[in-house]
Amino acid sequence: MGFFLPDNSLSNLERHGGEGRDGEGFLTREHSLHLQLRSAYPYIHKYPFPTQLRGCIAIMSDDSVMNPELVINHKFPQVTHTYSERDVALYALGIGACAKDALDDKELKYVYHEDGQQSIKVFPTFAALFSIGLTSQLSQLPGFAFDPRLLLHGQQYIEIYKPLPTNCLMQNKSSIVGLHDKGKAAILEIEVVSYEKETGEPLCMNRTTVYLRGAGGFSKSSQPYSFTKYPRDQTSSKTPKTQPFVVHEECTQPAQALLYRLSGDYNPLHSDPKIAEVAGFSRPILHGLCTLGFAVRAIIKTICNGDANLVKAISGRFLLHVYPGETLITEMWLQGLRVLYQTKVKERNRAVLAGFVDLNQLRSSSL
Ligand SMILES: CCCCCCC[C@@H](O)CC(=O)SCCNC(=O)CCNC(=O)[C@H](O)C(C)(C)COP(=O)(O)OP(=O)(O)OC[C@H]1O[C@@H](n2cnc3c(N)ncnc32)[C@H](O)[C@@H]1OP(=O)(O)O
Repeated sequence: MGFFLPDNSLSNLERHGGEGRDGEGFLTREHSLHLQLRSAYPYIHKYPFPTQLRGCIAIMSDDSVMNPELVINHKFPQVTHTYSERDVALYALGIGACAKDALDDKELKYVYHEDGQQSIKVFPTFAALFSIGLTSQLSQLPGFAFDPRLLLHGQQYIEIYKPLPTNCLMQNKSSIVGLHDKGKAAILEIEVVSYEKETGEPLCMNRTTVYLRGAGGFSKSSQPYSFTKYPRDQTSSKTPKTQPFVVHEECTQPAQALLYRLSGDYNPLHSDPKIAEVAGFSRPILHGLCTLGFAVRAIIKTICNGDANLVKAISGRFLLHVYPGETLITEMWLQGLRVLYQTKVKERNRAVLAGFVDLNQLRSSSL
């Protein structure tokens, strides 16, 4: 299992000659992980070894190597989750709602209820937060070895079964639905189905894919381990080569990640310059789900005429990191009731996110 060592641990290891039970040194293993990462990810030019690892090193010892069967058979306990109107409004601000125009008539309803409206509306991407609580459980998953600093969000798939209420007490059922050995990385897929606690009615489902750099190589390279409950291409889409139907451009704020984290994802990768550097970035990066929120908000604003209830399912693959303060350009294509989209960072002209949003119906007023 990957874990954080206390400050004095490195000297303890040195006292033991850095030896693991199989005769291979702990430090040698860490060193080889370091070399592996450097060759797979050249941008991790500053991955520190070994002195800067004091206080936050992930060690793979014999009793903590990846055991895929243990991982996929793990049963998460059911948990309750509650949120209020305040969480909903804070989330909307975190994904940039009303940032350009505080009185935006398509967005104000997601942060404030105007006269005659009983409660504020909820963006469908808010549902993704219901899976974030599992992050802390990942490091306790039996048989699961990874360095939390090298974790990246790979993909997110969300299905909405009914409009999300403004306040809710819900029950979350979580399970592991995929584990893949990609050599230089491991990919883990987790599904969370959320039910309204009082009625038992299903509200939404999240499938979260995490990409764990340096955690692969746990199976024979001739036959890499791969387990999935669903066909892999179910959530994938190809970005068309044709001219987009709509293009939406919007700046993120330099403090975007600091604001977004208050919605519940406190991963220091998004706020701590030292952790960001260890992870291979020049500074803290934006949460993938914040970028997804910006992209889906652009679709709701332009194609759904501001009506979030039209959204049925959302899929996104994170292709590259985004730095807070960068400008996001979201290109959209309509294919029946499916909106294909791609988000690029203007300053670097690189695609950072791609996927689709499925709608219940189209609003002629916005087309
Ligand atoms: C439980 C709740 C947990 C929630 C945790 C969320 C915590 C958050 O705080 C964390 C974050 O928000 S991190 C920020 C958002 N994410 C990112 O910035 C990642 C951007 N993507 C990348 O850098 C690369 O695509 C990268 C590095 C991901 C992959 O690049 P490469 O290593 O170059 O991959 P490549 O060689 O092209 O492909 C190897 C195999 O992996 C598959 N793959 C690639 N990108 C993937 C992705 N994004 N998601 C899923 N799978 C992916 C490829 O298909 C390939 O597999 P195969 O060989 O079978 O085709």
